[in-house]
Amino acid sequence: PWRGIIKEYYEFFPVTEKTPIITLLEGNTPLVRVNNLTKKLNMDIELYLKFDGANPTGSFKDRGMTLAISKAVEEGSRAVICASTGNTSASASAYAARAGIKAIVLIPEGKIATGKLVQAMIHGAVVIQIKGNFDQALDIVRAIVKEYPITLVNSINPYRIEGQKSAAFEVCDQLGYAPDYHALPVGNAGNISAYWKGYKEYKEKGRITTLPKMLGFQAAGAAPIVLGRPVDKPETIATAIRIGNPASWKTAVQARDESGGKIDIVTDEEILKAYKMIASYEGIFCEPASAASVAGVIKLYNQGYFKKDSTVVCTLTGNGLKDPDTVFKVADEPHILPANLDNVKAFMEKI
Ligand SMILES: Cc1ncc(COP(=O)(O)O)c(/C=C/C(=O)C(=O)O)c1O
Repeated sequence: PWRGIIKEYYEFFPVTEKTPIITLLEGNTPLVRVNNLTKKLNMDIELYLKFDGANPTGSFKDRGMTLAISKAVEEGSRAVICASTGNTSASASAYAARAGIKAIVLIPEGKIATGKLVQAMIHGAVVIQIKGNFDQALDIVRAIVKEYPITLVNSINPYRIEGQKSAAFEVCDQLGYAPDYHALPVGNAGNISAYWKGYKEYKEKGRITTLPKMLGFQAAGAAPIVLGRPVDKPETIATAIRIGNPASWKTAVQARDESGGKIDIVTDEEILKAYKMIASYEGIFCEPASAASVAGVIKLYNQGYFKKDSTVVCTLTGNGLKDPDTVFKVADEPHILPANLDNVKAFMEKI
């Protein structure tokens, strides 16, 4: 049975027998072949979805958190802290609870999906809502860890990137080879950096013989890397990537350039369209930010970017259940009918 990513990819991680393994058996998430969406859109590529919303706390953050929290405990830490748009704080809260240490999370007031907020609350974290955005919260957390003996677990913490590499390993193990392209949303830019590191390490070890081109996608209203400058007031319905000054900017640009890939933008409209199609055509419910990967691939496909029959993997970074409110903005309302057979039959006739 699956033992969690540290045990499964032990040789790739900075751990020793002295490292306690704090795990919720994260990883081993589905890599699902897209059938209907590519047919409906006449896309002649082999498209796969890496559904990382199937992780224990519902996002890819668990991959980095298992290692960051394990290493924090090894170093004798009694408390961890992070700024978050929601998934990092949800994951840090769960893994800290698992480890029996304290979590303090700073999240942007009013701009966090409900599911993510309740996770931090129920796991017993100290939840602080900052009257500002993620970037301001991250600046505060960076200052705090300079003065207090608390471990920072944002993706500035190298162990987060190390753990997140595991997704690239899994994609290669599941496909049997590396894809031609790997697409994913870009917010604080840790994940695109981690995937590229993972693919390169897998190639170094001879597990794969080719490397994918990395394709990162930012929301049009929160696209500092694409614009080439920080965005002061980032805005997007995809609140997970509502970030104006990514902490891993440099390594994300390195991943783009070394791989010969791209970092591009997608509008909220393109994101929501993809968000609905992934759920209604393929049966996978991801959160809005995650759909930026598929929205970006559709955009590039329509620009003739992909060679015919290319293998393209899109990471769906978070579970749609995190952000139920957004569904009401995009899906048809349920029909309310009296509890009698004739009314329902009459209604069925009209479907
Ligand atoms: C669903 C989802 N999709 C994509 C991203 C972007 O990944 P990065 O580019 O590695 O930041 C995030 C990021 C969330 C946080 O940054 C946080 O939780 O603080 C996310 O939750």
